[in-house]
This record gives sequence, C-alpha cells and structure tokens, in this order.
Amino acid sequence: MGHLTIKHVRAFVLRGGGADYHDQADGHWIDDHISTPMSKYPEYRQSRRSFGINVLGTLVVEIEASDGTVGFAVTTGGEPAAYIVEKHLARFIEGARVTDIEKIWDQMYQSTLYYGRKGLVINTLSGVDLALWDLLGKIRQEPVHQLLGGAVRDELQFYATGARPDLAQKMGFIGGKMPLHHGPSEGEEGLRKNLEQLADMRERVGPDFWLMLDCWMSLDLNYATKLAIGAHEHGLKWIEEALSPDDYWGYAALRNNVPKGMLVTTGEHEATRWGFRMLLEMGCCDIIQPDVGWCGGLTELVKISALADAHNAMVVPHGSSVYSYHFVATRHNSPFAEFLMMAPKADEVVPMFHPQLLGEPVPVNGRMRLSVLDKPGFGVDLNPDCQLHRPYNR
Ligand SMILES: C[C@H](O)[C@H](O)CC(=O)C(=O)O
Ligand SMILES: [Mg+2]
Repeated sequence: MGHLTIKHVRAFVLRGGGADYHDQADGHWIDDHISTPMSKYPEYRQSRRSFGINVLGTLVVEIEASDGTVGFAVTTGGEPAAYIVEKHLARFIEGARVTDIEKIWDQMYQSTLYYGRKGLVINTLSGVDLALWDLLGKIRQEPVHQLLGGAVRDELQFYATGARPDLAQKMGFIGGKMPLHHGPSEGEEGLRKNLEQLADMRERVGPDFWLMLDCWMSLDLNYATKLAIGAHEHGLKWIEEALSPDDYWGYAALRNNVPKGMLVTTGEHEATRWGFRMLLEMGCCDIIQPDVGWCGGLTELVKISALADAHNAMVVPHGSSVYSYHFVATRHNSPFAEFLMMAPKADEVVPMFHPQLLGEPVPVNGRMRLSVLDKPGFGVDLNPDCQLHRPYNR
C-alpha cells in the first residue's frame, strides 16, 4: 500500500444544491429575507441569491491512485476552484504517494500563500484534502474516523439549523438554530421582529429546548449586544457569527457584553490554524465552528481542534455532512454536531448534500449510530445522475 501513488486528479463542477447548499430554488427557507452583510442595500435584502451567494456552485475533486481506486470529495468553489486544482495544485498531487497527505497539504498551502490564505483557495485546498482522506480510506478499506485515531463515542447527537426548531424538536434534535431575518438597517422595528420571532419559537418549544440565532456576519457590535440582551429572557443559548469574520476585536468585546451563560460562537468563515489561533487567543468565542470543506480540510481541522482543546473551547463544525461526522466522532471537545435542514420548509430530514451524494446518512431521532459510518473512506458515492462538467481538462 505504501508504494501506491496518485495517477490523476480531476476537478469537476456541479450545479444545484449539494455542497453549494445555498443554491436552492425559490421558496426555500434558506433564502427568505435572511440578514446578511448585504442587507444594508434594500435591493439585496430579500434574497441572498440576489447578491450572488450561489454563483460558485459545487467543486468535485476526484483523485485516482495507481491501482485504480478513486477517492473524491465535494465542497464549494465551482469553476474557479476547478481551475486552481487543475492548473496549479495538480503538480503537488500527481505522482505523490497516497499517504503523502501532510506533505501535499503543506505544498498546496505554501505555494498559494501569495494569493490564498482564506476563502476560495482554502475551500479548494480543503476539497483536495478531503478527497485524499477518502482515497486513503478506500484503499485501506477503513472509515475515515478510524484513520483519525478512532471514535470516542458510539453515537452522534445533533442540533438542527432551519426555520422550524419546533418541528426539529419533534424530530428528536437537541436544539434548533434559526437564521436572523432583520439586520441593523431595519432599525428598532427589525430588532423587535427578531425578538418576537424568538419569543414565539420559545413558546412553541418550551423552556428547555436549545434555541440559537445565526446572524451570518450581518451585525455590528452595538446591535449584536442589544440583540443578545433582549434574547436572554427567551433563553437564547448562543449568538452565532454576529460580526464580520475579520472583526476579532468586536467578537472579543461581544463575548464580554453578552449576558452570563449565553455563548458566542463563530468561525464558519474562518480558515487554517492561524485564523483560529486569532479567535482563540483573543477570546472571541466559546465554540468554534470550522467548516471542514472550507477551513483547510481534515488535515487542518485536526490541528485547529487541538488548539481549541488547549483553550477549553468546543469545536462544533459547520454543516458539511459526512466530512464533519467522521471528525466529530473522534473528538472529546466536539460533543454534538450540526445538521442543516435542507427541506425547503425545514419540515423533514433530507440528506444535506442531496442530490450529489449517494449513501449519505442522516440523523434518526436527532442521533446517528457510529456503525452507520463504518464504510471505507467517507462512505459515500457520487450520484451518477448528476451532470459533472470538467471545465479545465488538461
Ligand atoms: C442559516 C445560515 O444563514 C446559513 O445559511 C447556514 C449557517 O450559517 C449555519 O448552518 O451555521
Ligand atoms: Mg452559521
């Protein structure tokens, strides 16, 4: 096995849902007047697709070993990411040993530093990294959670993100996270509506069910503080991604400002151990939420998680389906996981990356047995019904 090398890497683009989970049709809860950094422009307030949240589409990275085994992964990044894989990163991948994951990561990161570090480039690198882990798992016929050192629990438990925590409660989830609908540019009236929505949901779910608000980078410190104080009487468990991911200082101040017991969470748009080091050392949050498809992949997430552990912070990865399930199972400081409700009305559990993956497991009663993940690699296949497009076939 040690002598197996990588023969080919191929990058494809896919449209419609899946890893680019904001790429949904009209009427989906995920695009219904959600507060964003663009909400200050009234013409971009009603829909995130209006400002282009879904322009990139899904990147599919396929890596083929010299024995013909193929590993793959999906993330966001679409055509520009496919360009980076084929025209730049391929040189570090093809010809390397299938076990060279750490070296390939370092070469991809160092060689893109002058135009990378965060965002699209790290999404791309993450996609390659996840495909390498999938390939190694498939070659060794072991699930990725075993390659990572083994699971620390037999079952994962989930909270649900979506418009209907009351329905998520009935489906067995441990909590519900709602999108915030109104930002600072909608003034006091918007703030009142945000709090009314939370109060209404608290009424429906009773006193003990976790309720959280996802602010998707859209607030300023003053608004976030007022929201947190107002939300405290409705038992808000955490306020998520309230500020710009660049505002480490704002997060540190917000953490001081929120009522005792309320948690501050962020990090889904942060990347690499260096970005998370800022969040952790500056005391920005209680829970970090890296997305394994965006933060640098699994190789980097393991390092980020160790850093968080040393700072007594939990790591609850953002979405990302099987790619995070295999990780969460192996970490003591990841006691629960997120499940993104991709049904348009958030009224049923559907696989998060549907329709792009086959065999994608979902929580049942808000839980997932580890045995469900006991398949080689990440345990999923690409759906052959999805139209793959390879824009930069070398
Ligand atoms: C619901 C949020 O606006 C976003 O679409 C997903 C997210 O940030 C999360 O799951 O966390
Ligand atoms: Mg979020």
